[in-house]
Amino acid sequence: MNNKNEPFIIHRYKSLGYALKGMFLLLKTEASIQVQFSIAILLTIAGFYFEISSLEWIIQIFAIVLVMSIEALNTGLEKICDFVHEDFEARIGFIKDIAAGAVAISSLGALLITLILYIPKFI
Ligand SMILES: Nc1ncnc2c1ncn2[C@@H]1O[C@H](COP(=O)(O)OP(=O)(O)OP(=O)(O)O)[C@@H](O)[C@H]1O
Repeated sequence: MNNKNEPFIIHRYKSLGYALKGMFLLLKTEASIQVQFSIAILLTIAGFYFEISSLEWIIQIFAIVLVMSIEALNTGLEKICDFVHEDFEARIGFIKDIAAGAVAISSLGALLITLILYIPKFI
């Protein structure tokens, strides 16, 4: 638990620790993040193999980070939904569906970016 009276730098240091722990928890417990992380590794290998440019690296990294960040927020929202209302409730279903929709939008964008980046390498 953060103590609001502790020095700023200690407070920031602890917050960074919690955030790193969150990243580790996502990778350890969430199947969707594990799949996305595996795809990120494959894309990184592809990036080195095809010697993509600095701009292409930036775009690829941005796409990966966007999808995984939104997936992490979606996971957090799902956990809150399950915590506040475990039973079937249409409004919880709606919240979960639109949060999943955000993941779908970013994933579709990332797929298009991947196709635009790599299709020209094969033709
Ligand atoms: N409590 C609920 N009430 C109504 N509908 C729900 C509820 N929980 C889940 N749903 C419906 O089921 C869908 C899947 O929910 P769930 O929490 O299993 O998400 P998921 O993405 O499949 O989970 P995970 O990421 O753990 O695989 C939701 O998008 C929603 O349509």
